[in-house]
Amino acid sequence: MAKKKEFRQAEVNIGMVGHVDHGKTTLTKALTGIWTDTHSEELRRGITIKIGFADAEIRKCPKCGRYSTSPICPYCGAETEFERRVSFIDAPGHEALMTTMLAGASLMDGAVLVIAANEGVMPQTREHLMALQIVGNKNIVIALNKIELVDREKVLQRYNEIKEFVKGTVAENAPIIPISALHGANVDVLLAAIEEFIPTPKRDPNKPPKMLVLRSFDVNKPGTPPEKLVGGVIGGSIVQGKLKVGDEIEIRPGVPYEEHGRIKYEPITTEIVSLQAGGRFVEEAYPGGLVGVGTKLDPFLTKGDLMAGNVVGKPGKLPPVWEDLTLEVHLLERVVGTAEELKVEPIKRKEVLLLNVGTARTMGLVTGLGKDTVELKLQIPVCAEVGDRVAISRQVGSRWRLIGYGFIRE
Ligand SMILES: Nc1nc2c(ncn2[C@@H]2O[C@H](COP(=O)(O)OP(=O)(O)OP(=O)(O)O)[C@@H](O)[C@H]2O)c(=O)[nH]1
Repeated sequence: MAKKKEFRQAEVNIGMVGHVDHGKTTLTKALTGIWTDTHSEELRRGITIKIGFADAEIRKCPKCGRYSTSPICPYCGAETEFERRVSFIDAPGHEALMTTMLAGASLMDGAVLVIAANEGVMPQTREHLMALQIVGNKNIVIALNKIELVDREKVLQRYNEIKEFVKGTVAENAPIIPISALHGANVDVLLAAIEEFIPTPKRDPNKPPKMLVLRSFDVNKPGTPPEKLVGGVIGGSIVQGKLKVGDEIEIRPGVPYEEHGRIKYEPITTEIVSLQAGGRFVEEAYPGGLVGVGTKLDPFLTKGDLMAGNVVGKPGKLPPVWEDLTLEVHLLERVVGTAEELKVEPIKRKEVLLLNVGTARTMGLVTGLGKDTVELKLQIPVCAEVGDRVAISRQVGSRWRLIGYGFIRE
């Protein structure tokens, strides 16, 4: 009789980041068998527009020692052994989708920086590496993709260019693995590097639960699966603690309402009716991968990603909600992501900046400036801890560009 497979939730989130078209989605498919860009618009345009999750088991062959995500070793045919279950987060590479990438980056425990060998280091390669640095991500593996398009000398040249590019950054010691995602070449070596350089973070199981919301939807909309997730559904990644069916949860900053012509936000509490992790219904969910939470909320509140950027946790145990922020600011020397790297001018009073805090994004009007600090009035309040990192972007030409980061001050 066939053994019933035990379900395991992914335990670590590994980002796929890098310049547009360098092969993030193709590599995710090569590793997991899953195409993450199944949204109709993306298929039409051929670019990733939303964050996609694809889970897989990393397995090792006891006979030949090579890694794969298959129960049977593709190299020698032996039965492979389970190492761990991981969730790949495919981030968009297009420069216009940088804030989406930043929301995804806040959920990544580590990342594969994909660089196509025919193009080399491009503006969004820089921007994504900077984004990883800004959100505090230090576990990086570099995949030098599309190597079959270039000759051996070019691969060596790219290797040296990348070594130069990562000098002094968080990726300084990242391994550089030449691969072809399209032909599945060397993906076993890439998996071995992921196992070595992107560990599962140590988590304190006694911490209260905290989930960052990336999307939300209305299950009553035709075609929105699955039927068992009832009511308003919110999706995101748990960053600490665990959630259980039946738990009472609080969602902050909550839902907008109007008072004396001003938009205010009200935290809401509800109950978890169903939970999905890794595409399965579960009773409990933990950090790692995309978690879907079916709640008793009116689906009107959750439709069309209305809840994205919120934080979910135990009532009374969530971080504070900020309408005004004081940030200890660190500006970059140069604007990254543009073709020519412009100098970052100091922040000015009354300018409007785009802020990413976890999966939340908001605009902040600069109301005060200190020596290394800036005070901002937020358009949408954010739920965050003192000390949390905030990515700061400024409008340069027609695009928002990363100009630095800050830490939330008391
Ligand atoms: N020759 C070759 N082409 C590849 C390889 N990997 C990906 N491609 C092609 O490169 C193009 C872009 O690949 P994607 O995987 O969509 O790139 P992406 O980085 O996910 O793009 P965005 O998510 O939109 O930023 C597609 O036409 C792929 O078939 C490779 O190893 N070799």
